[in-house]
Amino acid sequence: MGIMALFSLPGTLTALGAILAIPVWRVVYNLYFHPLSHFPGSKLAACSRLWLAYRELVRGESLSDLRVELHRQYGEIIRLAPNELHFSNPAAYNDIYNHRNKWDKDHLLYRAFDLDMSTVGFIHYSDVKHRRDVLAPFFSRTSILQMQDLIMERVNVLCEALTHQFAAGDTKGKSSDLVLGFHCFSVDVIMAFCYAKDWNATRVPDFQSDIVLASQAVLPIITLRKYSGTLVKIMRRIPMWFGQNFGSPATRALFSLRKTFMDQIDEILRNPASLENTPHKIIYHSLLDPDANKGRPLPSRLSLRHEAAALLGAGSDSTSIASTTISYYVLHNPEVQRRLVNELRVTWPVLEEVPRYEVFEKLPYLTAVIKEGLRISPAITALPRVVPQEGATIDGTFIPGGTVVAQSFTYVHRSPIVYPDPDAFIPERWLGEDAKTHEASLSAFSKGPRSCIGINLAYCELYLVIASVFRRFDLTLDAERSGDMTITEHFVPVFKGPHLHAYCKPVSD
Ligand code: HEM
Repeated sequence: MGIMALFSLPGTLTALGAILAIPVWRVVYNLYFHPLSHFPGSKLAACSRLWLAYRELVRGESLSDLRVELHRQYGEIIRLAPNELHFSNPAAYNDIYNHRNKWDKDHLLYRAFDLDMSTVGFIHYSDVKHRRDVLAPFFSRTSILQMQDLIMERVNVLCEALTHQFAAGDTKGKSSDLVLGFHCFSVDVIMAFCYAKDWNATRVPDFQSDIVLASQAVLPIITLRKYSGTLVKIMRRIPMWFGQNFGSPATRALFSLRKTFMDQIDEILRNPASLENTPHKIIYHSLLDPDANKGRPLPSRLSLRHEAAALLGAGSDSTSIASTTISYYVLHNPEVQRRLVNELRVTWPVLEEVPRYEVFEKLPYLTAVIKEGLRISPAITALPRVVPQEGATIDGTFIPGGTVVAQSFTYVHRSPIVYPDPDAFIPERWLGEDAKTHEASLSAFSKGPRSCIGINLAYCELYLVIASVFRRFDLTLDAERSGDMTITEHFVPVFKGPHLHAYCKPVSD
């Protein structure tokens, strides 16, 4: 007897109708009855998030390019998904990201990291406020100034590696992959600064560090997980032994990193006195300090693991992208490079006598180069926030409560109204009369209560590494091995073409 004989035709049709009715009603509701139904945008985008998933995952489009295309087609406020709006007028930025708005992060994006109990992953301001307060002294300017030698040691290792790589070539020298070099450097800094671990990614030949390659390889999976909470849950259940033994090289690297974090956390939880043996304060001194936690329960083992992974992720990709971008534009603008090197040589005349960070940060041209680099850097994705129940006015338009809203800082940084000639790399704009206004609009670290907690560390790294690389080496672009700065977006920007390569010839004086 065939299986169909078990079912009557009317019964089957009724069942099918019932199954289809819910999604069909959902689409009709989204198109005609949803509070956002009058906002412009693609009708398919309004129907379901599946359309966005199709564009990103199947067609492989970068969300940042797609947003630009949709704004061109539909105007300054677009409906990007049934419940999500995106804004292109730079005036909208301060309406969304400011200190008054304690708005939730959108869980559909942030769940993709599976780090729900970390500073990056907490959805509600009330949860993150406490964690940020606990970590604030650790990332304060005072703490960074005290720890700058530790960062400088990692700069020195990077410079040694660049020297060796150059020496490995023929008369012209061998060029170095600066994308990987800066990424290895920033991983080494976070591992040392936050966990007192000598990770030595920078010492791996040609910067082929497994953890750096893995963290770049894993980014498309974040994009995939944005669209499937189930996938996040399934991946969470992969046992450590399985990932470490049977995964791809990238998976294995990420699982061993997780094990490194877990082993350290377990050791500290088992024996809190072991914290007295670290060479300097690490994040667990703050996270497990009852006074800093002001009587609230201390973070759980899982929360500590989430925080460890979140800080490494947040603190390494971003800084290396900024360092790469700055170097790219300096190498493509010989006059900028000349002015920068001249300023560095005057302040740092004897190579062995390296100035302190406090000296570098006062250098006007170096500062202008770094600020201009942060301005022109490709952005982390448009950071989605949820409008509170009472609704809000953004860019002069009332937005109903519960709507997910976002704007990429690129729309501020590349606006000709805010920064004239925005696509050109012009450090001089930070030295003129408009410097203060430019400063107020600089949003690379985001604004408001969820802005970057690592800003002091980031600036210290950028000043030390850019000053050192451009002072200690005569840098020239390896045009044959380098691409341009086009990116695809996987939460953070990922450079699409060949990596930036430069010949780093050591200078003798
Ligand atoms: C040039 C370097 C950096 C840039 C451009 C940058 C940028 C940003 C941006 C735009 C955000 C907001 C993200 C969001 O809303 O989801 C953010 C958040 C964050 N950043 Fe950074 N960052 C940099 C370096 C660092 C460093 C070195 C650390 C230290 C570990 C760090 C730790 C964090 C953390 C923990 C958050 C989450 C804050 C929260 O959600 O409350 N960042 N960063």
